[in-house]
Amino acid sequence: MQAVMGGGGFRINSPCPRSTASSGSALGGTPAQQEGPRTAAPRSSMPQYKLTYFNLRGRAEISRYLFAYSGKKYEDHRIEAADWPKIKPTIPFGKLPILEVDGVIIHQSLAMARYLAREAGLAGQTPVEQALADAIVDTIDDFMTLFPWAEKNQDVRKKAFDDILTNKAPELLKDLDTFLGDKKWLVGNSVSWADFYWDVCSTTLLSCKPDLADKYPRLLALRERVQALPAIAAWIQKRPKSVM
Ligand SMILES: N[C@@H](CCC(=O)N[C@@H](CS)C(=O)NCC(=O)O)C(=O)O
Repeated sequence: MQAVMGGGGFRINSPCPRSTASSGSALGGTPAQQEGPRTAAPRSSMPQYKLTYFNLRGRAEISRYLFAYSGKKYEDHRIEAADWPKIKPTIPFGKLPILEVDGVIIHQSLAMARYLAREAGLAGQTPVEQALADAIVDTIDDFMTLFPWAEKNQDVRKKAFDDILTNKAPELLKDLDTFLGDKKWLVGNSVSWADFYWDVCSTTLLSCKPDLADKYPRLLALRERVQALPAIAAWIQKRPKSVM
């Protein structure tokens, strides 16, 4: 696999990105049966999508939620950690996830997800809602970035995780709960990618500290609403099991 720069950005110079032959599985999303996509591209113009990440939920899961919700087919390409050193030099900017759209490579998980959210009508219904959804996603992401995910020393890692979950998480949760208030969704009157991001990230946080959000039933209920969307429920049911 080799990346080359073209007029439309980086492309992976590899066997056809439309091919599904890879170590990953070709997973098509399930069309949402409820609160379905608000903008649907005609089938004939549907781009070919390939999402590459490790075999984790991690930073790719928000995009997988958006694919599931929109019902768009994509290749969910999961690489083995052992293969990463040889793949890394072929990836523009050397990090995963990346999303290929008809061979054009988009890097940065939130840029990818924002693009998919726009396509699915989940980026916010007005420019102000879009800014608010972005702001919530960035706020949650700022918090997730505090954790030393790559720390190899388990004692150091555990100490840092405990400290963040005990001392820093309450402030975030309080602020998110205030922002949500008694609304059904975080932004506007309909589900957005901000709700998805809360669900994705809080799933990881709760696996580290199950009682983390016990004081915030409204935030927990929001998770339940996201997970009850039929396409998301179906994805959660069928996705590969992983710790993070
Ligand atoms: N801000 C970037 C962070 C990308 C990132 O740090 N990816 C990690 C995995 S979550 C990675 O590729 N690590 C391997 C490496 O840096 O060699 C994003 O959101 O995509």
